[in-house]
Amino acid sequence: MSSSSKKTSMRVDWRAGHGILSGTVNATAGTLVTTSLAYSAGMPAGWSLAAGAAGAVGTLVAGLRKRLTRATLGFRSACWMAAGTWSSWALSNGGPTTLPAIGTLAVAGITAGTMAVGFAAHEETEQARRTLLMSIGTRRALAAEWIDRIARVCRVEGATIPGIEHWPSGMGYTVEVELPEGGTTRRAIADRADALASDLDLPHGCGLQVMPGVSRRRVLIQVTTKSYRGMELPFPAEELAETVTVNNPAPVALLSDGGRAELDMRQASTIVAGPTGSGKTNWLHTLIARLNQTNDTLVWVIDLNGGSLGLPWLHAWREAQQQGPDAERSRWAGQDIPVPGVDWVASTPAEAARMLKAAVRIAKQRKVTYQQHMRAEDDDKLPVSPEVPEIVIVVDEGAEVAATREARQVMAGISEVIRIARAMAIRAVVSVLRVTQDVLPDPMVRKMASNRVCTGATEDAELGHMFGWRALSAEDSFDGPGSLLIGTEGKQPHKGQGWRITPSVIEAICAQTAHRRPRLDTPSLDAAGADYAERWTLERCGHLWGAQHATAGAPDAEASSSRAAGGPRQWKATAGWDAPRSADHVPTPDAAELEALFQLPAANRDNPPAETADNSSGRGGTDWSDPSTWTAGRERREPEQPDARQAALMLLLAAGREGTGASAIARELADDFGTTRQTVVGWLKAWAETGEAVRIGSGSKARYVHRQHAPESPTED
Ligand SMILES: Nc1ncnc2c1ncn2[C@@H]1O[C@H](COP(=O)(O)OP(=O)(O)OP(=O)(O)O)[C@@H](O)[C@H]1O
Repeated sequence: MSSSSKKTSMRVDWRAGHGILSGTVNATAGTLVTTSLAYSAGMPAGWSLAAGAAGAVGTLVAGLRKRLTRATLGFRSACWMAAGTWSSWALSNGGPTTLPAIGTLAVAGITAGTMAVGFAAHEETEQARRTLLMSIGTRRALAAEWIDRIARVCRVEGATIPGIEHWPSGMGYTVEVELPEGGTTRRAIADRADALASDLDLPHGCGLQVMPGVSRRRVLIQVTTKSYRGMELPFPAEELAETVTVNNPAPVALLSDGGRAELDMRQASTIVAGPTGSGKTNWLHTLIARLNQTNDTLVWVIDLNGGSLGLPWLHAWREAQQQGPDAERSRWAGQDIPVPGVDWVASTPAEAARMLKAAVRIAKQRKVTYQQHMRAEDDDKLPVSPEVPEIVIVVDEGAEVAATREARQVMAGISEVIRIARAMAIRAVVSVLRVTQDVLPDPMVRKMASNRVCTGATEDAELGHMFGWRALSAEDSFDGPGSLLIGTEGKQPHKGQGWRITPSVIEAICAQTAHRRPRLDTPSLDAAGADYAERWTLERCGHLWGAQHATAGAPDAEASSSRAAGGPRQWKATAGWDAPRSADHVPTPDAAELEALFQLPAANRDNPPAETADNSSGRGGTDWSDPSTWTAGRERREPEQPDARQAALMLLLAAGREGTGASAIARELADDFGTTRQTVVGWLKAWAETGEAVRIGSGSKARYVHRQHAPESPTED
């Protein structure tokens, strides 16, 4: 134990109160010791009587200040007087240590201790009664004030206040109003909400909301008297230790009354709106964190602003895969983080188009495959589980791309996904700068995206557009970044505050929840095909880390020159959006190339090594198109195996027109050469690139045929 901790443990708190027993023993012992000292010093007996009287007066004064009851005051003063009297008697009758003196003191002490129990109980009851009366009195006064205010401001006479409840958070209170008979409606109060707030003279950032009560004539007025302005509520990452399901609503903000706002991510899509800097992106991160807490949700991100929403969710996973001295510096080096926190990131229009088309294919496939399952479950929506996970596509519009053609294309694509995939466990979360008629105009989509979050608005009309009939003004709703309105379409929204999440917390969450991320179910995998399976290849995602393969579409001269000059990416100028190159023509990068990028020192990342013939030999032995094979413990590289490679080629030839796959070849070679599947995948890809072999089919159905047996024009769907 350190010396400082020793000091701490020996510290005595002299202000500590006494219980009844210790108090009685202390008082009795104190009287005995003081009297003994006075006796040995030859003090006169009158001194003790005076000391007792002084003690009684002191107790009386202190007790009165504490507003103790008369009974307690009387008892405590009597104890002091009794002690003084005994002491004085003992001093004049042979001292305090004679048998009669000690006997009398013991009897007096026991009597006082016994009586103290009764007095303490009486005091407690009396104090509770006083508090209750006081709060009833305060509430009664507050209720009277409100009846008067409603009559003056809303011109509603005869309203009554059945209840007032102060919020445990201390941020305000709720008044329950019963409207008088005669046809007065809630609107009579709700329409005057601004006027009521002004009458109350609430501080800026505070306001009041009028909510429906238990019946037509009951109204709840929620008054916020303190605001969260300037407060930063750290995201409660420790809660993510518990695994949850997307079938239950996710907590997404803290309400002023101390409760939590929840959104049902299973049943509805979500729109989040707010101007730049209002905290949208932060809120989206907290939502992704909550989705990572589940074991039955995959998050796909579309962010045309350089993928900045998705990137923080990839760092921990990527750094856990890296090797070499540069990687060693990462706190995630060598950790077992098998998958990233988001399952697919699209940061270019072409990639977004691929993702959205894959989502539509998955929805159609699921509709066919799981029909029986839905019948068996008697459910008109696909039941979600870790085996058949929900896909949540999060789209961050971002100020930079809001008005571009690409952004509109993405919005149109997302509308289609929302419409087609609604019952097939694919949901969207769309972030927009402001809600106007032209955002998601499709009424069906508006209905499906019924979860609404607003982090800021410049006009009251925007709130009306978001939440329908409104009772809150934009001015009263937001007080700084993180404050938000949350609710569902057409319902009164709640005022709340989002948690603040930081990049380091996001990375820690990725590491904590990576092992509970589900895999896409096989029918969905098949439907998504190579577009999904090859989403982490260099060509497709390398640019997220600064590689020059910036788009999967062909960038035009303007975009290229701007990148070459170090300027921002001009996605607006990206060619090929209308006709994104099909996956068939996207050459799959070899493992060594991607590995080289991941191992590149930060300074060199913008200039990855040029592809060489040697690079394309696939000697890295890792199938980078299949992230499930990216594990932290795969540092050991297999040496070149010319014999094994030759044997694999023979097996490919022997497979004839039927062809074969990496797993089958690896099984054959395992005993003689110890060759792994990943190594064979590398060889097959290299042969496919040189034309030695032809790849047929995609996803789990992909197989390779030697060129001698290849059909005239292979179909690579
Ligand atoms: N819940 C919060 N609590 C406290 N501060 C917050 C919160 N959310 C956001 N902020 C602050 O506001 C800043 C802007 O937040 P954020 O980037 O999420 O806004 P945005 O609306 O997404 O802006 P943009 O459209 O530019 O991306 C953050 O850097 C942070 O300082």
